[in-house]
Amino acid sequence: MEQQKTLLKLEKVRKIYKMGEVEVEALKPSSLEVYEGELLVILGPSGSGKSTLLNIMGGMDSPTEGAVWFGGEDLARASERRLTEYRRHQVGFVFQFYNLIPDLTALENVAIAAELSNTPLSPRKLLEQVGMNNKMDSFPSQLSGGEQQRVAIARAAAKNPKMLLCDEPTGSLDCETGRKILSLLLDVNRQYGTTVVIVTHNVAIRAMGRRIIRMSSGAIAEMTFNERPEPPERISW
Ligand SMILES: Nc1ncnc2c1ncn2[C@@H]1O[C@H](COP(=O)(O)OP(=O)(O)OP(=O)(O)O)[C@@H](O)[C@H]1O
Repeated sequence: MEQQKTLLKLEKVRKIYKMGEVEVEALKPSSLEVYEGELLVILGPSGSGKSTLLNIMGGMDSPTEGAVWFGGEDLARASERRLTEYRRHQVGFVFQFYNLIPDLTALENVAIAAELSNTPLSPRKLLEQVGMNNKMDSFPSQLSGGEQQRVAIARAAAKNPKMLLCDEPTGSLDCETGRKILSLLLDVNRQYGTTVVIVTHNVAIRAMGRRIIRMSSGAIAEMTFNERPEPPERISW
């Protein structure tokens, strides 16, 4: 196997949420390396800690214990301001419910993200790539769920981030539309060398990952390698 460069290294990362007197250990001490340009699938049932792990990777949340190395920097000890900068420049987010700005057109939604970046990709070109050339001037309410998710992927990719973090990106979509979305994520991964992390409870999606992590009760229960990942078009659920 070729030598892979580490993009992000999580060391014994643990997360405890406190709700009054009650403590919830959302993530037990977990260690994980994420490599440059890989496509990683994180699988697990509801409540297993997937989103907690993803949020820590994306600098949206800080761990209670442990270190998150990005280059020579420990994000677990970074200031809020530095984390904002990290999210802005290094990470693109794709969520289950798209989170587009309702008052902006598809093109404007993508352009606003591109403006935050020092090395943006062309919003128009990206929207063409995701098959939205005819709907650039539509508002989110005029688009189907699958179309909104296409725009959301173009928006996340527009910053030209090192990493795309996708939380249940096909969660609200039917199988056929979901496959197309997965296919677009794979395109971004291949074309721009962007690391893509897909969090899902949908076990069918494991077939497209080269590396699959299974989470259970707040811990990484298993890591598997897939020598021959399936193209998303062949996945069904
Ligand atoms: N902000 C929070 N405050 C308190 N508890 C939380 C918080 N966020 C998550 N938890 C708890 O931590 C555990 C892990 O949640 P997490 O959202 O990471 O799981 P998940 O695998 O992503 O689940 P789902 O697929 O349902 O989103 C759950 O028991 C959850 O209730």
